[in-house]
Order: sequence, then structure tokens, then C-alpha cells
Amino acid sequence: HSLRNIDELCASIVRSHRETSQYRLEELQALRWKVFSREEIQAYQSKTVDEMWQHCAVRLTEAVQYVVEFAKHIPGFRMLSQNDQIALLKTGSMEVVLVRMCRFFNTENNTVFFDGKFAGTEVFKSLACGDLIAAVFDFAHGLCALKLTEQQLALFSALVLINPDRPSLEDRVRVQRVHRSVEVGLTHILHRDNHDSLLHKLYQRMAVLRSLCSLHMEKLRWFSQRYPLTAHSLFPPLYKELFA
Ligand SMILES: CCS(=O)(=O)c1ccc(CC(=O)Nc2nc(-c3ccccc3)c(C(=O)c3ccccc3CC(C)C)s2)cc1
Repeated sequence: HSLRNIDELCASIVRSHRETSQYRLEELQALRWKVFSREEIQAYQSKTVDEMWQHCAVRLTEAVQYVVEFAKHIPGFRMLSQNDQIALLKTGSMEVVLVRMCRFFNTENNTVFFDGKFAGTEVFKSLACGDLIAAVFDFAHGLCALKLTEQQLALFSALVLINPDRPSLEDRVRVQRVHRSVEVGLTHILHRDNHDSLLHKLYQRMAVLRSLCSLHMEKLRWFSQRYPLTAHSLFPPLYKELFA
């Protein structure tokens, strides 16, 4: 790895991250105190379980679509086979949405940017999966505490996505090679930012991510058994393709 092409790799991943984030940081900062009114919270809480799940599935699918675009612009990712790209996105896209949450989470009032305003856990009550929401909020808190820069977040997102341990990969060795070059890139910018200790903490966060995503999948299975019609006919196709 000559330094030049590590710099190029970092630059292309950071550019891709910036171009595939629906909101710039400044926009999210400007909106951080725009919270839902009592009436709006009441409206969310009076939705039925399947209405709220459908609503979140649409939001999550939209966030995942941006992650798919992010992946497509990562040089090493594009070189992989179609099947391996799908295999990595199947498990990694939700993890990247969760990692990106540190951009749109306000630790001061424990709210997340959702549907145009910042929402507390009470907004998601009618999902009937308080443990998943609490775990997602806890994870977002923990990640925000690391105060990642956009560049560090971009490289960490790519590292989470290009994971050679994913099931059913055809060319694991190739994914390992791309993973290693992204890791060299992340190590390089953490060293440049004089924040070497962060890498170890980020690896610890990756372990929590995996458990969070299996909890999400478990809830999704529960939901689609309980509401088969909604899950099979009303969920966005990409959501079903990636999560069902
Ligand atoms: C990411 C790019 S960005 O420009 O920063 C941006 C762009 C757009 C937005 C708006 C946005 O889509 N916010 C969402 N919030 C949540 C959410 C919902 C419950 C709790 C915590 C966050 C979404 C989810 O559907 C989600 C996300 C992670 C785990 C679980 C879920 C819901 C499950 C229960 C179906 S989508 C925010 C930020």
C-alpha cells in the first residue's frame, strides 16, 4: 500500500459518504431542537403496531437505499462479484444505518431525527419493541460519545460494510483484501488525527452492532409472523430483499 493510493482510497470513501448522506451535518445541527409536539407524539402512539412498523420500514428502507449508493461508490466494493455485493449489503446495510445514527442523534435530549423532527423513544411505543428501540438509542449514545469526525465515520462505515466474515461469500479472500485496505485507511486517518486509541473502541462497537442487528431481525421475524399481510405486501421490496 503506497501512501498515495491509501490517501486516494480514503478520499473516495469520504466523498462517497458525503454524497450519500441525505442531510449535511449542519442541516441536522440546525434541526436538533425541532422535537415533536404532544399532539404529534399522541398521533404516533395511536398508530396500530402494523401501521407503525410499516412507517418505520419505509424510513429504514430509504436510509438503506442511501447506504447501497454509498457502497457502490467504494472502489473495492464495486470490484466484488454481484453476489458478494448483495451478501455484504444484506447484513451490513442495517449496521451502517445504525453507525450513521451518530450523525442524527441528539445526546442532550436523547432524541433521533425521524420523519423531519427529533423523536424520543416514546414516539416508537406502538412498534411494541421497546427493547430494540432502547438498545438502538443506547448504541447511538455510545457511538456519539466517541465524537467521530465525518471522515472517521466514512471509513468506519466502509469497514463495517466490507466484512469478510459475512455468511455465503463466494470470494472471501478478495473481500479480506478490500477490508484490509479500508482498515489501513482508517488506521492512517486516526493516526493523522492523533486518535490511535479509537480503533480498538470502534472494534468493540462492531461487536455490539452485530447483536443489535440480530435483535432487529428477531423482531422483524416476530412482526412478519404476527402481521404476514403487512410484511409481505406492504413492506418496501428492498426491505424484504435485504431483511426478510
Ligand atoms: C443517515 C443519513 S442522514 O442524512 O444523517 C439522515 C437521513 C434521514 C434521517 C431520517 C431517518 O431515516 N431516521 C430514521 N430513524 C430511525 C429510527 C427508528 C427508531 C429508533 C431509532 C432510529 C429509522 C429506522 O427505521 C431505524 C433505524 C435504526 C434501527 C431501527 C429503526 C427502526 C426499526 C425499529 C424498524 S430511520 C436521519 C438521518
